[in-house]
Amino acid sequence: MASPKKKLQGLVAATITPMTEHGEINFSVIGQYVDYLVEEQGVKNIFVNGTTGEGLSLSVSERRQVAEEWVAKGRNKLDQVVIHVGALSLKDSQELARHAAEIGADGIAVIAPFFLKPRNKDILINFLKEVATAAPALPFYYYHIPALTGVKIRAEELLDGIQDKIPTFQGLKFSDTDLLDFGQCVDQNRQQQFAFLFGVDEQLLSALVMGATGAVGSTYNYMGKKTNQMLEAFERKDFSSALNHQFCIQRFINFVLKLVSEFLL
Ligand SMILES: CC(=O)N[C@H](C=O)[C@@H](O)[C@H](O)[C@H](O)CO
Ligand SMILES: CC(=O)C(=O)O
Repeated sequence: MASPKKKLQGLVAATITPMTEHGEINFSVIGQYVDYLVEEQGVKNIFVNGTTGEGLSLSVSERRQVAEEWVAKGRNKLDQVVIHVGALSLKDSQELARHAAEIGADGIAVIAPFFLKPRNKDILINFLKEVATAAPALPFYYYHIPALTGVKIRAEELLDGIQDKIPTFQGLKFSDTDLLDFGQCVDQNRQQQFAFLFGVDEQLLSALVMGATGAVGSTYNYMGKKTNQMLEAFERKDFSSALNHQFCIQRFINFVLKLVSEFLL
């Protein structure tokens, strides 16, 4: 695995947690899953136990085992393995952060506590800091996903002076459509080497324009190759090809979202 000091960039697949039909974690397919991402999708970074991986629906023990398996199977194949360690219990979160460090993960990410919610920036920062301190050698990412946590504190506000409180802060995973907030995060932190990772796959091209340095998402599990083509087109300033790739990705995600909404209604 790459040195944890290396900046996290490009695509990061938010891994699905494989389950057996009996609701147990199916560890046996994780090795193949890594090979598939690297060889078929050209994706060499993963984000484990997040929204897609249903980390918040797993027990702490399951989360530890899942993290261990991804790190073990990703060794010498993946560039970076980031473990989401957010939890309602600070102690659980700290335990998972310590564990991520012990097993040799490359970073940790944390969402805002979402039941009894932090009322303001300082309360949220203090929580994040307590978790980050449990893994003082690991890069720390804040996972901003207000639609699911209900915590609407703007990322721009949170980032203001964050390294004074959390020295290991390395970046933001931004899963929201507010490009004013995202753009201001980038604009106001130009001096820092933060990773600005966008998390709304259907709108990634707009976020690239705003300065995103990478992306974390569920669709990079199976549309990593396609999205990489969009990133390459953007990189060579071929915006019309980049837009065609984004539209193609949008048509697929739109189709899926409509399917899902039929199930939910
Ligand atoms: C809420 C959620 O799961 N968001 C994912 C990550 O942030 C995205 O990758 C979406 O799955 C994707 O953008 C499709 O809407
Ligand atoms: C998309 C993402 O980052 C997650 O599933 O947590």
